[in-house]
Amino acid sequence: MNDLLPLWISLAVLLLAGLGFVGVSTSRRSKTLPPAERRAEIEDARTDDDRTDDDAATRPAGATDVLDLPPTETEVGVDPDVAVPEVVVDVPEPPAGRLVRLRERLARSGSPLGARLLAVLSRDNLTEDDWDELEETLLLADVGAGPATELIDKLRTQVRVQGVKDPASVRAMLRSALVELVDPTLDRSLSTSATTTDGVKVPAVVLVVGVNGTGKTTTVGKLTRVLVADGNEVILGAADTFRAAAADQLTTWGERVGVETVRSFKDGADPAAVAFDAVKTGKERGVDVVLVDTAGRLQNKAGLMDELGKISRVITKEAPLTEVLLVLDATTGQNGLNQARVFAEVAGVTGIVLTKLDGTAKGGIVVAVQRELGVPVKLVGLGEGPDDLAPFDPEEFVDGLLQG
Ligand SMILES: Nc1nc2c(ncn2[C@@H]2O[C@H](COP(=O)(O)OP(=O)(O)OP(=O)(O)O)[C@@H](O)[C@H]2O)c(=O)[nH]1
Repeated sequence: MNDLLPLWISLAVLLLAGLGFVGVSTSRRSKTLPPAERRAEIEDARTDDDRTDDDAATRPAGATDVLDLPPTETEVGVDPDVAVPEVVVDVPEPPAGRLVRLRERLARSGSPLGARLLAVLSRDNLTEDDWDELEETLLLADVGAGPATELIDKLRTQVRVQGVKDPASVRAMLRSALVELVDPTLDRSLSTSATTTDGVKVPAVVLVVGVNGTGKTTTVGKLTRVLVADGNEVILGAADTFRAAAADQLTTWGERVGVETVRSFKDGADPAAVAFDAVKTGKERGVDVVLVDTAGRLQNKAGLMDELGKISRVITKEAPLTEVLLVLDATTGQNGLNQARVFAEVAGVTGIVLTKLDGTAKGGIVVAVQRELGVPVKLVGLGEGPDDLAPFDPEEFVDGLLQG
């Protein structure tokens, strides 16, 4: 019997370890959303009497199909007797302080603008050639002609008047001039609540627009995480009905943080109808924010007017459109600016999301786009990771540019 004692002890240890493992996986499970329950909830919303009666009058043609679920077998695509895997809900990173990642990302994408400016400014007795070099550096970094001249004039005056020499003072002078250029006085907050003209609380509605491939769907996904991390309840509207995979992509982003997506399962469905239903559902659920993704558009003014105009009109039947975010790809530089101008004219843009800032050393586009449109950069994309979207802060941004 004594010979068997070590064996009994080992078995007891294994048993206890097994119980511990079950405990961990149960606590993970308590943070999950079973898809079947979610589906039942959406079905409830769909069969709600309130929807079918009221909507017919106000809803645009085609909208009745939007919340129609596909037949269960095509949605789940597995034997109904087989357990459906549960979706584990992520806890997104807190948004504050994410911009510090910019330093590391800029370092990877080549010599950053700030470092090049510092190198010239630190020379003894700056000559005309040095000032020309500074200006050229700013132009190459997409700062734009007007802001570049403004910055050079300011630095020239300060160097002449103050005779700044030591590296720390040169750095401080450049930092404060760049911060001023990026403009810390602009309101960069995102509205997360709204009220109707009668004072009734409704969700804040954020419409996300831009040309193809700038990162709209990814941005909506990342922004969902930012809003969830800040404690908001969110619903997504997949109004990009042009690219079939966009709604699936968005649904996956939402599921990862327990957020529902209102979408159509019909090819080429009316995007305005999807947007309308997303806002209506958001209102019914009492969420804080409805985020609406749209299809990428070329800068064709007439087409833009029609589609985006229709989307905005139907949204405002349900709730005020609180924010129109224009997604711009930072790597497209001045070309991006031409697109931006057209969007700003037709879509009433209230904020810019500058994506792929990790892929360029030309941080100057932040300044150019704000100047050109008179609209603040509110968020920046810093990579392909789920939490690589940061609220924009001028001081942190300039510190990123000026990394040594
Ligand atoms: N490096 C980097 N890649 C990004 C960033 N934001 C988006 N992307 C990538 O850009 C590509 C296009 O993103 P999407 O979100 O599909 O673009 P979209 O604008 O919705 O595209 P359309 O619907 O076709 O107009 C994807 O590969 C994204 O991972 C970013 O901040 N940094």
